[in-house]
Amino acid sequence: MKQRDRLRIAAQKSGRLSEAGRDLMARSGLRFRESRDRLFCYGEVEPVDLLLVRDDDIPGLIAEGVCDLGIVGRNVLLEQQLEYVQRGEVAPFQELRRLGFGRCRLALAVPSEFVYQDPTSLAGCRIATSYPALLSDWLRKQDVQAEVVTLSGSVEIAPKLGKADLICDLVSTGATLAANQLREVATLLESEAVLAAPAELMLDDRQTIVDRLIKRLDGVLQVRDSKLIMLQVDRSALDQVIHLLPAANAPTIMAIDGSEQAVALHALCRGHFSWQQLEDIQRAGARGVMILPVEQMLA
Ligand SMILES: Nc1ncnc2c1ncn2[C@@H]1O[C@H](COP(=O)(O)OP(=O)(O)OP(=O)(O)O)[C@@H](O)[C@H]1O
Ligand SMILES: O=P(O)(O)OC[C@H]1O[C@H](OP(=O)(O)OP(=O)(O)O)[C@H](O)[C@@H]1O
Ligand SMILES: [Mg+2]
Repeated sequence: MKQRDRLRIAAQKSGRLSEAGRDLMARSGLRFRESRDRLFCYGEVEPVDLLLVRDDDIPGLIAEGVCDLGIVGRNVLLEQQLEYVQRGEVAPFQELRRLGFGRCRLALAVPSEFVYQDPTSLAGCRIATSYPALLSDWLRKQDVQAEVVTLSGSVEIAPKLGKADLICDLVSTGATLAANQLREVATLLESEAVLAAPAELMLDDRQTIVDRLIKRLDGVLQVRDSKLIMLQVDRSALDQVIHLLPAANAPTIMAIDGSEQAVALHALCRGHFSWQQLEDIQRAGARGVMILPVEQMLA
């Protein structure tokens, strides 16, 4: 692989993963000199540049060594990984981190008149999809013989056009399926945006940059759903209040000047606090309860 001293990240130019991907990179301290219609954005703070491309091209760019990291849907990454596997090769890229946005699922959906009981109901059927490798792999594992009809888009319309008996496509809200009178019957894959990287370590300075970026990214991902709770409570009620904190890391308990029985508590909690939870915490004896967003964190 060519030696380079700057890292290149590939991200979707415009689409469902663009905005959240940009936000994640900004939170990880990356700034780019960019213009929306340009493909290459120069990194201003770190030696990290950005390539804006079609999402389908991202695994290939990593495979060719043109890019060192990519933000792409697991559905796209796995589909292209399976293409290698089905040729008897090992994919030169891998999923490094799940990123928690772009959540959707790859699912089978049938027209209302289709009688589906289990995967064997699909024997001999034609299934339209943009994910032929993922679908064939699933069918093989279910030991079902069916015909895979590959379409690059508008898959939901295929049954109406007589091109297929059912479909296998991405679903999020289910609105597109409902609009096409299709019923979801099986999930093949739960997907979200992921950070993709080469399967092998890089042999130059880029690996050091990747390692540093991953640490930052982990910090961002960790605090994204976290809140800091601060409160005061008498020692006698402390255990009960701690018990009510949602997924708290070991809380910090501090003495309060001039008070024998009251202590201050700080704790990092995962997830969202409902009003009900806060009222329960107050009822258990907590005073001056404050919930603060967490901006950054280094473990
Ligand atoms: N309805 C959805 N809800 C949430 N995430 C989705 C949905 N549909 C797709 N995704 C995720 O977002 C990714 C990008 O979807 P998008 O529709 O922007 O791709 P595209 O049309 O192939 O774009 P490109 O022009 O880059 O090829 C998908 O691969 C998938 O991981
Ligand atoms: O369950 P839903 O929330 O309705 O989402 C599912 C739809 O979203 C995606 O298409 P998209 O809207 O990106 O259009 P495209 O496939 O034409 O790009 C996907 O291919 C489905 O058609
Ligand atoms: Mg695409």
